[in-house]
Amino acid sequence: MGGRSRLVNRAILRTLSQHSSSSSSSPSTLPASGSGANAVREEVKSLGRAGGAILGSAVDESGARKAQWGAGWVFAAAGLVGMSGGAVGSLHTQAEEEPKASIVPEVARPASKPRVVFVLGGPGSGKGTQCAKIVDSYGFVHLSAGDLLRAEIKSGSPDGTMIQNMIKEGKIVPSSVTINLLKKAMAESNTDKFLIDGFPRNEENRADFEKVTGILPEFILFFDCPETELERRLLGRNEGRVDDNIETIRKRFKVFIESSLPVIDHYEKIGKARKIDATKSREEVFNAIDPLFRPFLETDLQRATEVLLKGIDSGDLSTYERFCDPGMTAFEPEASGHLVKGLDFHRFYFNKKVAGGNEAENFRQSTVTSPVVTLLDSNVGLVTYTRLVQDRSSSEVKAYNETRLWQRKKSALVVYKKYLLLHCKSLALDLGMYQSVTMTYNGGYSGTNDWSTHGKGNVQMKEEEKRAARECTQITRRPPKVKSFQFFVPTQHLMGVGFEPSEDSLAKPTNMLPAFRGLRDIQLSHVHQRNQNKTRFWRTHSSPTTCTSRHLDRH
Ligand SMILES: Nc1ncnc2c1ncn2[C@@H]1O[C@H](COP(=O)(O)OP(=O)(O)OP(=O)(O)O)[C@@H](O)[C@H]1O
Ligand SMILES: O=c1ccn([C@@H]2O[C@H](COP(=O)(O)O)[C@@H](O)[C@H]2O)c(=O)[nH]1
Repeated sequence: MGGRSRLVNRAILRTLSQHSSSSSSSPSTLPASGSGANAVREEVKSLGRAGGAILGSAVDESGARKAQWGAGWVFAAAGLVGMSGGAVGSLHTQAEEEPKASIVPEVARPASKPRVVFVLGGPGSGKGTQCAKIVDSYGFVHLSAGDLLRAEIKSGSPDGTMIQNMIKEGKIVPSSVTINLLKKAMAESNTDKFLIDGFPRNEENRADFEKVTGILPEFILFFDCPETELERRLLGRNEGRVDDNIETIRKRFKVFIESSLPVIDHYEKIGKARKIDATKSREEVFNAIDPLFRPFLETDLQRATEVLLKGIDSGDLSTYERFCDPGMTAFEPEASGHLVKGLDFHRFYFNKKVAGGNEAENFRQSTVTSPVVTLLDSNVGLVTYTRLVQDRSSSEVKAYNETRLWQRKKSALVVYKKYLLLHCKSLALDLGMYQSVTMTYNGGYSGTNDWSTHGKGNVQMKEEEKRAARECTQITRRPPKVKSFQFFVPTQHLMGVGFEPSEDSLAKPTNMLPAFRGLRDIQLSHVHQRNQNKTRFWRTHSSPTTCTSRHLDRH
């Protein structure tokens, strides 16, 4: 890897370790117990590590929050509907450079087991180069075993001379030394997502790491590249490394073939190796890697949503404010379908403690069911789910369909939220219902499946439609040039983003699709809905300023 980015990486690690202890301000409001709010803050902290990509600041001893890293995914809270004023800009904009320290949650140790990806390949195959890109896009912490060893030499450690000699000879340093360095770096870091680059280099490394840490990698990346190309790259690297000379390079190749390839074979056998053609350009290599990391992001977004809900349940306004953009827009059931902008409306509920109520009376608990995460592009993710809310003060369980749109920014979290109260007490979601949605970026929509022509009147769902409904969201079509794609969304999820199939919404132009209205470049062109008993078709058109729906047919 380029020495410069490695230095940056080490600087980040140092910063993280300096700020790993945190303190929190007291919750501003208490609809629930104070202990609940404390529990949320603990989870926010743990998310900071568990989803370190998402939460990007630390709180120092004095309680002053510090903006901290330049790397990784951090999501911005921004009201997309209110975005026309330019608060957020296009979905495709890059993340902001500077975090807004005031709204970023603190970070601390994670509750969850680290998720590790080993990055392997011959010397010079581009491991470090790609790790820097993955860090940028997915918020992993990059730990290069070679860098850690070189830093150990510089630190004047008693092992320094031994390590120096091994590196000069292209030999593999004893496992105990490297594993200790890795463990220390992981413990000092503020995330649970690690790219471990250039390790394990032999079977002993692999077995000992598993034994000592109990960690198995999620998968390994194997950068496949012929020696001629590796040699060309290493001789042109110019980073002043003692081992970038032809003699040591050849020794390293030999060690790689004899000792490291068997490790890759091992992971291949257990289905964990992801082979990448490393001869391609840097961009092409990254494009091949990119999809492998998206699931991490989906997990992080789901976790972030869950922590946010805990914050809401326990009345932890400070957590809520850190996650939400001050200009956030929402459709709240309490606002009778009207759009509310900003946080004031929401703050009110944090103060709504039951008068004289005890802890039990103020306790609420949310359970997220059927979560679906859809990454609209590398900066925007949609989390849809049904939220079951239990309240000790009544026997009712309420069900809400919620959608939260998260945008990647370097300040904080949630962009947009919308939910619709479905039922009280008994929950009767019809999972057989589904909708086909075409989203079009930058206008330019052209043709898609039109359920009103081939599905009309037919109450039997095709097998593939049922599967699409079950799997919730499937992107089925994404032409390479027209930025338009179609996906199926079960009604329950689409309702969450503003589609309300009520009589009212049929009768007049409605605010049906406000979620998309604010997305400057997205128009929702068609919405069709059908279930097994009734078939309903609506054609819906939204533009940045208008939104109408027309009932086409109904059985
Ligand atoms: N896809 C690529 N095409 C051409 N050159 C590349 C590519 N990827 C990386 N390089 C260049 O090749 C050299 C080696 O890359 P890099 O340092 O990332 O490899 P590495 O696998 O981390 O090496 P090592 O194992 O020795 O640390 C660097 O000068 C880098 O800029
Ligand atoms: O796990 C490891 C990683 C590295 N080494 C030694 O360091 C050099 C350089 O490693 P790079 O990954 O190319 O930076 C390598 O040739 C080994 O001598 C190691 O022993 N164990």
